[in-house]
Amino acid sequence: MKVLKFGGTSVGSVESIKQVIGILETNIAQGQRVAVVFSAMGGATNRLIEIARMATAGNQEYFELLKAVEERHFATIRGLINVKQQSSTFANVKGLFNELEDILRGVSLIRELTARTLDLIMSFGERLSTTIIAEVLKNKGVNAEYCDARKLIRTNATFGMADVDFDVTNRQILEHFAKTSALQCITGFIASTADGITTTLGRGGSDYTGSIFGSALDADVIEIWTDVDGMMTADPRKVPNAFTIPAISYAEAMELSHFGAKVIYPPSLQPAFAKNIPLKVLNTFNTSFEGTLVSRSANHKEYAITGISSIDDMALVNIQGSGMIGVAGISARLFSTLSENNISVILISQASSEHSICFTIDPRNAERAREVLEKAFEAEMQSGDIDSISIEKNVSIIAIVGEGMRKSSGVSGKLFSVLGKNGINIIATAQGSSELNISVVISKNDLSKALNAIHGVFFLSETRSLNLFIVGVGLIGSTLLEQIRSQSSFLSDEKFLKLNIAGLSNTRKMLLEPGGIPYNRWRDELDEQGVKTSIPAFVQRIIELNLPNSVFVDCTSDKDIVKHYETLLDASISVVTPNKVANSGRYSEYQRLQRTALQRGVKFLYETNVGAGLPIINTIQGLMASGDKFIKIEAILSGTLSYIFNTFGPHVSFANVVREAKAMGYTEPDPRDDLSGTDVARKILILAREVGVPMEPEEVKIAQLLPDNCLHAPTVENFFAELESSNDFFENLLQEAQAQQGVLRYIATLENNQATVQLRVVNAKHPFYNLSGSDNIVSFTTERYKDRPLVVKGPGAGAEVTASGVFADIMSISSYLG
Ligand SMILES: NC(=O)c1ccc[n+]([C@@H]2O[C@H](COP(=O)([O-])OP(=O)(O)OC[C@H]3O[C@@H](n4cnc5c(N)ncnc54)[C@H](O)[C@@H]3O)[C@@H](O)[C@H]2O)c1
Ligand SMILES: N[C@@H](CCO)C(=O)O
Ligand code: NA
Repeated sequence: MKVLKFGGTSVGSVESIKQVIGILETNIAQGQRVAVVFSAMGGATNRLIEIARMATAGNQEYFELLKAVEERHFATIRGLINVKQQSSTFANVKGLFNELEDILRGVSLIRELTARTLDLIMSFGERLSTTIIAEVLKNKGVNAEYCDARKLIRTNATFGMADVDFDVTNRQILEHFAKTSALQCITGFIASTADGITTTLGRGGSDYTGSIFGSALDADVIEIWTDVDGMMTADPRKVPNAFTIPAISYAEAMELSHFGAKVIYPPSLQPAFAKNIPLKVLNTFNTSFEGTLVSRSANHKEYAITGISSIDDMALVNIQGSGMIGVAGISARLFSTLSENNISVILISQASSEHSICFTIDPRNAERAREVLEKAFEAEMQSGDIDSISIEKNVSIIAIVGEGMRKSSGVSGKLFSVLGKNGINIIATAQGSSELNISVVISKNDLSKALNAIHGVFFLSETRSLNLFIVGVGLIGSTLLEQIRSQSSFLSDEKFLKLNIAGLSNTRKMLLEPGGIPYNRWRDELDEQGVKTSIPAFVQRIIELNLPNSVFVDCTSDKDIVKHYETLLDASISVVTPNKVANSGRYSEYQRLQRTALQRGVKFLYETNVGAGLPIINTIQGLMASGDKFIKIEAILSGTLSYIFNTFGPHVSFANVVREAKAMGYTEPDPRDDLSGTDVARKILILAREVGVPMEPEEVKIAQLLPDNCLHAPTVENFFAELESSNDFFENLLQEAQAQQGVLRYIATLENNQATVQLRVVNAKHPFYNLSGSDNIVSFTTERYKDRPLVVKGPGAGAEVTASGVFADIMSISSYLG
């Protein structure tokens, strides 16, 4: 025996009822004995309640609405039963509507709607849908029978949510089924008292009906047919990556359902659970899908948790005071006061200091809760033992649920850490000793971000997203986008990571697209859909979007953009940048950014500030963290100047070599920054700060390489003209070097807290002699690397190596986020 239950959407239209009939016919064809429970047509119960309320209020328009409900049912009959055989069904259904009309007329006359009458009115929903479907089945030659559950399910007289008397009910069901072999079409949701008064089983009660029949009949399985693909790991409307849970235990299903996963009505699991009858949640509109199996064992071993659920709107009440410490009975009084006032408490948390107790309730009860508590604790509040009762609205609860938590450590650590890394403040938390559920209370504003971030870390085989906001799509920015594009399938296949381009901006236009700007048409998309660039507005929007795992990537050399880093970091958004401006301004600014990132638990990464993709900053940070001390840094830090001195010779003009360096993508957006030594000075300054010297920019001593006329050229064009006219000057430098059998090297040094940058001639014995192309070289002398320095050498400028350094920083944020 199998008991099937079809929900409101499944019986909500002619088309969906055809699906239902198909499912039933398949079962019958397989020789399966089945009983089937139906809900009212989707939306009908709410409509009936509305009509009843209107009638009670004397609003005669209820009649129109009633006629519309009637017409909907008639249309269903016309759509499903052929004309010749419709009349008896019409007669039955019309009879039910006449009865309902009489009741409503009575209600509108006496202007009173009792819970008992409302139950009777609501019962028509299931009686109507079930009558029609039973007739449709008979019409198709199925030996089917309408079964009014009011004759079989016995309850007490708690209208609206009656308690089932299982002894009587089970007996009546068994007796009934012994008498008949016809397919029983059972009305869900409704029952009756010993006196035959109609009752209902509470919202979602049709599931309960299914479970009651299934357990009475010792069914092999109870199938709950609904309009979604089973129970999902999270609400798919909030978490697009949610997926169906193939198997779940009764206890887990219960926990998830309590917390808003509306797929199964929690009490309905109880009878099935008691008899260990498996329950299957299936989709009427996707019959081939496996759905979710609810049984005693959750053989869903892949993940540490089974699902995540949430309640969007909660109010958090906090009651605190020093007089509460060690005083027995405060919480007893607190919760009995709430219970006497019918205020249901969802989550409770008390710190072991006993200084405060907080709990969450429905926000609609918040003010009433305050009133009754202030009254109950009036004396304590007057004496100062309790200081205050505060209520915080706009909070949400998220619960992670799973039997797997019992066996694995680190689940709560993972939960708290992902929330922390996304800058989500946990206001309160609770874990039951069953270890089946860990709940956190957070601000409602963070709900979607939190759900997605939590889902991402716990369900690892699913693709996680890093949301990138990239400003500046010049050489480095566009190369980065290309590298991301060409690596995207590897990242999603092997690392389950999607780098989502959630925002882009150039100097003209900006575009925010939380769903992701396509990699291969970002240029067109930015051009066509972008709006006029405003960096403050861009930053503001990023913060408002509040997406999980957000990273701001600045690929400009702009001075104004860096002013927003602190705001971004403060909003728990990581920053990655090759732009050196932020780190080479005032020391206090550099320090503030470092501190903010640390406080907010996000990353501020700028490996490409020095030596492009070469691991220079990371090397220093590693040595510093492990306690090494820096004695001296000597370095060639300009890819541009390195290229120039490696290429300049008797047969090429100096200006042309600079032009080549620019064309190769080595120079700064303004090449004067390279030639004037500014770029190198910024880099040695940054290195000084990284090794712990609080240096200011003006303290770096720069020995000028350029003659004055070049140095003071007002425009880039003008600059090249001056370089042309100064060719002899550079020729002379070269000849002097050659006379000493050396080469020209622009060397930065940091020693004894002093930074200098100067042009030097080095001979073949010097480690900096053999360089080619845009090579940088950095030699670190430290306490541990004293006799022979640690040397990092390689191309230190250019689009590919710089973009890949930025990319590596982005990837390290992704691993940090887990
Ligand atoms: N080229 C290299 O080898 C290299 C190496 C390391 C670091 N960097 C750094 O990378 C950054 C970018 O260098 P690049 O070579 O790509 O320069 P680029 O001139 O090609 O690109 C910079 C882009 O930023 C845009 N931009 C400037 N201000 C902007 C604003 N306010 N809003 C939006 N867009 C803006 C510009 O229009 C330009 O397209 C610089 O800070 C540079 O110092 C470059
Ligand atoms: N313009 C810089 C780019 C790398 O920071 C250089 O030439 O070294
Ligand atoms: Na680097």
